[in-house]
Amino acid sequence: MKLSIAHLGPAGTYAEAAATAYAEYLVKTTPESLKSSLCPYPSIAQTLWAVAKGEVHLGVVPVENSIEGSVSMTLDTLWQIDTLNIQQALVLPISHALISLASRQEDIQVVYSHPQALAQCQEWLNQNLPQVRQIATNSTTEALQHLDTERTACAIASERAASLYQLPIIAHPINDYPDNCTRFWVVSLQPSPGGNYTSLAFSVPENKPGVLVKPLQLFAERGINMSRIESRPTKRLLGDYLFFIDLEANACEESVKSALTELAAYTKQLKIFGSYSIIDR
Ligand SMILES: O=C(O)C(=O)Cc1ccccc1
Repeated sequence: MKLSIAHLGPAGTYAEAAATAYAEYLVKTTPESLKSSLCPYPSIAQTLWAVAKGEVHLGVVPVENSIEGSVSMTLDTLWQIDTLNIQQALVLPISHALISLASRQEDIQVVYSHPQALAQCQEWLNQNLPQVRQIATNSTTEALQHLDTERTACAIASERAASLYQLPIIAHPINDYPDNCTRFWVVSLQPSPGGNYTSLAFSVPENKPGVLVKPLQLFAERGINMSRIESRPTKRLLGDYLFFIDLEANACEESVKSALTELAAYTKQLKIFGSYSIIDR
């Protein structure tokens, strides 16, 4: 049997690199050396919906960057879909290159990339291409196939992407912080396998002082460490938020189970995305 893995495309994205790393991990760690095929999708939302609709077995999506923080599209879509479970987390180093067919850097008028990549190179762009218009794309590789007809444009993507599209690298690395890395989640409709991290999200019953105190206290009083908390607007009312939390704990542990049971009483909607482990590369 071959597994299909959805990721943000077209070919050469960081999400594809993460999906490839996960595919290699499956070959190494499954008794039957499970093989996979990669399936690119035009956006992060479409990647996640493809998994939810059963078009593919698994999906790999970026969730958090060490410089720019959470990838809102991933969090918002996961909340919306409701049926996906996290199987694994992967952390990948991210090193950006400036790619262009322009003969001289002075000729460049626009730079295309995923908003996270543009943000991760903000200082470099301010210093080196201050007059250049920045245009956000769905992925770092979306604009690469058009660069041969747009000689005054450049794109920010990986060195691997440049070689895949046979395009020249003008500068590398251009990310403002050298230790730039991104965490990806592997999701599917299967139950989570368990592991030392648990991710969940909830909405609160009313917007009043202290609504977050009780939920957070449940974890604190059991000695459960929270490794991330992120708020996202519910999109219904201004000032109304969802809270996304990562715990350094396994939902199979009794203390975590009881915290999650009690948490349901203090939240309006509670979604547990699962317990999983991290592959660090
Ligand atoms: O566009 C890509 O290549 C992605 O996979 C999204 C992304 C963008 C920037 C850093 C990490 C992931």
